[in-house]
Order: sequence, then structure tokens, then C-alpha cells
Amino acid sequence: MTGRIDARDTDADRLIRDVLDRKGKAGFIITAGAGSGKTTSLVKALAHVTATRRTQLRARTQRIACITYTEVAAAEIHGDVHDDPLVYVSTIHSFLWDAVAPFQSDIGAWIKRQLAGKLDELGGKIDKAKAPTKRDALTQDRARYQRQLDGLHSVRKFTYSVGPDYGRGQVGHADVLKMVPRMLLEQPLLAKVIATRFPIVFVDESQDTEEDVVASLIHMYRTVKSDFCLGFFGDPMQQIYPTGIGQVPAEPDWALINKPENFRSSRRVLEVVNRVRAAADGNKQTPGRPDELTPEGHAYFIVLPADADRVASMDAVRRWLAHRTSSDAWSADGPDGVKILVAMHKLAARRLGFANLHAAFHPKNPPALATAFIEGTAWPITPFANVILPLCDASNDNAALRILRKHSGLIRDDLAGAGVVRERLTSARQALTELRGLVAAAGPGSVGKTLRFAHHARLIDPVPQLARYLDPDGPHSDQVLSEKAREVLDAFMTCDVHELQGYLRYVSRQSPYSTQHATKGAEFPRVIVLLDDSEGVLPAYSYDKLLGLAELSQTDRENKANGKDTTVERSRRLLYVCVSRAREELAVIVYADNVEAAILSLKVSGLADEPLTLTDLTNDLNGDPSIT
Ligand SMILES: Nc1ncnc2c1ncn2[C@@H]1O[C@H](COP(=O)(O)OP(=O)(O)OP(=O)(O)O)[C@@H](O)[C@H]1O
Repeated sequence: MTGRIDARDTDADRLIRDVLDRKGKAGFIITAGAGSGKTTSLVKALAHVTATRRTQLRARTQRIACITYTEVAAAEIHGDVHDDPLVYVSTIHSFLWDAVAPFQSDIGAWIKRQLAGKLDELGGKIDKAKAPTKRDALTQDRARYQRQLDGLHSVRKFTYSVGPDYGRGQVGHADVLKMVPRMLLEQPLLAKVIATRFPIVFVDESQDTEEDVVASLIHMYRTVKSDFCLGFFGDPMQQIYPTGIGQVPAEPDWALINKPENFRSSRRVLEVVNRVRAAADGNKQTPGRPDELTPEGHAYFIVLPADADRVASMDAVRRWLAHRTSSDAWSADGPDGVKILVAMHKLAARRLGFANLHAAFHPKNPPALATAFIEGTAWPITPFANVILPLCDASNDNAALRILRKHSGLIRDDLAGAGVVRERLTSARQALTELRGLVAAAGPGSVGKTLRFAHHARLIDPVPQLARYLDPDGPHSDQVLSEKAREVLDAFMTCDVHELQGYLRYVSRQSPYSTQHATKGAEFPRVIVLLDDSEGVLPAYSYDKLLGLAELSQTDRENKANGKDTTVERSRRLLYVCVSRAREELAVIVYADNVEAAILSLKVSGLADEPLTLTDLTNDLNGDPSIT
């Protein structure tokens, strides 16, 4: 239990309750800064509705929908409301799919349109292709799409999974985000059905919800006639995904609610949080807790030379922070230790030993898989995360069996006959021994060897694209694999399985490192934020540009002039999210080619009055009291 329900009421909580108690249609938007307790207010709002309307909602078999950004956030809210069955907490993808799943023929029609579009597009490309090999490849792809279209006739039920497999009636993650908003706009009945099932819909982290999705929810609000409440909780300053809407537009009758307090951070940390925001919308937070309960804390900006040994200089900074704050936790890697926020994986990858794996997923033109790699959801890796490595770690047959039942086609609950089951168990046991041997042998190329073996032995049930790659003539031969995905897969196959262990520790948040994007919504007692463009910053971000240490590009200038989002503002928002994760203590490390220039820039921009250098830290550690 996180105790969010028991948090002290704020003015915003009272205003939300007023809206929720209204009859008829109502809407509200909570716009408030980091750590202001938006999620806490959401949980308290859920508690209010379940307390005041339980009988009515149950009688009508209605539920309250609460849309969160990640599965982790959904699990947290579930815990906060004690798994109340009246509350339906889910990610946007699952919510949208759940809403449209009964509209099977509309889903079929949508898929048909997608495939027809692909066929048209390929037809055009084939006509234009000059090289015979290119034309051949495109013609084969067109034949694959045609087979998928033909396969649609025999689909009895459309389903939803991570990746699409249209020919078998499966829509993917990204499809749902496109398909449902369109259906909602075109089908008034769908809006009515959803609003009847979910008369209250809350959206957390609304700033990063796709524009089309927000527009379709607002459209739903406009069209339904019944009691319906739509509430958004967000902060435009924390929009860190390009598809996010930022500020949700309000309907004329909606309540606009602010939360000026910050309940998360110490005084020193909050000062940095406010300084980062100052050059954006300037919204300044005040401590939400009483004086005696708001710790003073620590916050430092430290500038290190970009050519320094990153590992050694980071260790020196952690030693200094431990000394400065009299807390050994800065040296610890556990949950109460330090969280080190890196923009990209490179530094973490090197430290945690998965540099080749990182490189495999970051070819010159990063395909969509690079983002999934960052988020820990890349489909080439999931068979290792869900099946292969857990199978190798399983302490006994029963544990292994549970994993296979859940993830593999080899052992399923619906297998008929004891003889078949026995036979499958025997082959599973043999396969397991061989799999463990391959993983233990490791070495370059062991990823490919292990994956091919696991697929051949039916220990894994990979997504259709991966199945097609591993077995081009198999049942998934109608899948179209992009060149970019193939390039990633080729490189992935040459990696060492040992690299996956460090990587998985990283993405499952068991290492002290985390990507800056992945920390959305979280909080930690001690945080180090690394600003390091030379480590290979994410496309469209540049801390050097934010700090004025690198020139703006022509596109940056044009975007700024046209009022579009810019690299500088995107980077500022990411920095804002990062610094605001810290509860007590914070260190922002800037790696700079020119240390003097970086110090000056931090001072001029108002981010820090007294940035520190490595020499300052060393002197302090050696007993020089000049640092105050
Ligand atoms: N009313 C309150 N009284 C005391 N503590 C609170 C209150 N509201 C929130 N908190 C605490 O403040 C911290 C931040 O709360 P929460 O995660 O709800 O904020 P948020 O606005 O959703 O954060 P962010 O947008 O930065 O992810 C949590 O530790 C929470 O327990």
C-alpha cells in the first residue's frame, strides 16, 4: 500500500470531487507540475467515486476507467485502490482494444482497408522500381500482403497483440492507436457503448497521450447524452514523447484545476526544478508539506570534461556526494541507493556489459525497434526475457513447466490425452537441457544459436516477424520484414547471450541506471542526471543546445520561428522530468568539451549559481573547505 488514498486533501481534490458529484456530463483538466500529486489526486478521485456511487455502478454493471501510461503505473494504481473491481486500470492500448473488441466486423473492415492501402502503395513502388532485384523484392512483399488479405476471409475472431498479423486476424499495438480513434469519430454508437460501460474515464499523464486519442475522447464527450465524466491529469512540461498532445484542449464547460504545490522534493531539489521550468512557462511550485516536514536536501550541478574517463569520474562524483551528504547510499546500487539517469543506453550499456547488443539495435538509421529497445519491449528480445532466460534459471521442473505453459506452444492446457502430454514433457525436458547448454556456452553468436534452437524446439512462440526471420518458409512466410528490421536482427544474432543479462537488469530497473524517458512518473531518494551529448543523445534532443554550448541548426531556427516544438524545448522538458524525480538529493552532471564555457552557461541561464568541477570535488575530498 502506498498510502496515496490517505494523503491530505488539497484544494484540487475538493474541486475534483465537486465535478464528480455533478449530475449529467462533466469534465476537468488537472494541469500541474512534477510531484504536485496529480496521480495522488487521481487515486483519491477514484476512491471518492467508489465510495459514493458503488451501488449504482454495480447495479448498472459499469466501471470507472483509469488510463495510465505504462503497465507499471497501472499496477501501482491497482494497488492504491486495493484492486477494487469497480476500477478498470489499463494502458491506453488495452483500454481502446477492450472498448472496440465487440465491434468485430468494423475491425475486419479496418484491417481490409489497411491491406488494400499497402497493396496500392506497393503497386506504385513496383511501377517506379528500376532495379530488377528491388522490383522482385517489392513484388514478393505485395504477394505476402495479398496472402494476408486472402487469409482474412477465414478469420473467426480478431485479436490484439504487440505486433500485427493481419492474415490471422491480429492487430498490433500501433494499429489500435490509429484504428480506435477513427472508429470513434465515425461511429456514434461506439461512443455511446463505451460511455455506458465506463461513465467515468480518467487519463493520467495526459500530456503524452496521442493527439488523435485525446481528440476522440473529447469527441465522445461531445456526442454522448448520458451521465459521463472525462478527467485529464497531466503536465505539458513533462511531455517527452513526440506523439503526445502536451496541453489537452478544454471544452467550454470543463473545470480547469491547478495544483501549485510540490509534495515530492526537498527545498534544494525544488529550487532546481523551478529553475529548469523558469525559461519555459515559468510555473513555480511551492513546498506542499509543512516547513518542518520539508527537508533541506542537497542539489548540485557538476561540470566534468567530456574527455574524462566516464566510469572513473562518475565514481569520483559518487564518492564526493557520499562525503558531502554524509550518506553511504550514494555508493549503493540497491533500491535506496542512487538512480543514475542517462539519455541513452551507451554509458549504461558499457557499464553493464551490453555494448554490442546496444549497437545491434542502433544501426545508422534507427528503425522503430531502437525505441522498443530503450523501453525494454523490443520483440526480438522478449523471447529471452520471458522464456529462455527464465527457463535457464528455473529451479525445478514445475517452475519450467509454468513458464512453458504460459509462453510456448509445446505444452498447452488443451493438449488431449495423457500420452501426448507425456511425450511433450519428455521432449521439453530434452530441449531444456540443450537450451541451458547453449546459454551456458555463450560467446559471440550465441543469441542466434539459442533463438533458432528455442524456436525449432517450440520452446518459444515469437511474434510473426521474428518467426518469419527464423523460419522463412514456415507458417509465417506471409510476413513482410522491413530491411531495417532485418539489419537489426542480423546484428542481434551475432551477439552474446551474456549481454542480455545486463540489459534485462537495466530495463527491469534492477540496476542503478535508467533512461531518462523510463523514469516518467517515478521518484527516488537520490538522483544523478547525466547530460552528455557525446554519449549519443537521442535524436531530436541536445543538452548542449539547451545550454547554449552547440549551435542551433537551420531546422531548429525554423521550428522556433514557426512556433513549432524545438530541440531546446524538448531537451528542457526531459531535463525537467529528470531533476523532478529526486526526493531528497540531486546531482546534475554536465560532460562538456569546454568546462569553462559550460560553467558560464549554467550561470547565465540561471540553472545553477555555483557549478562545481572535478577539481572542486577532489579538493573537498582532500580536506579543502572552500566548497560551501
Ligand atoms: N496531498 C498530499 N499530501 C502529502 N503528500 C503527497 C500529497 N500528494 C502527493 N504526495 C506525495 O508527493 C509525491 C508525488 O506525488 P504524485 O506521484 O502523485 O505526483 P505527480 O504530480 O503525479 O508526479 P509527476 O507528475 O512528477 O510524476 C508522492 O510521494 C506522494 O506520496
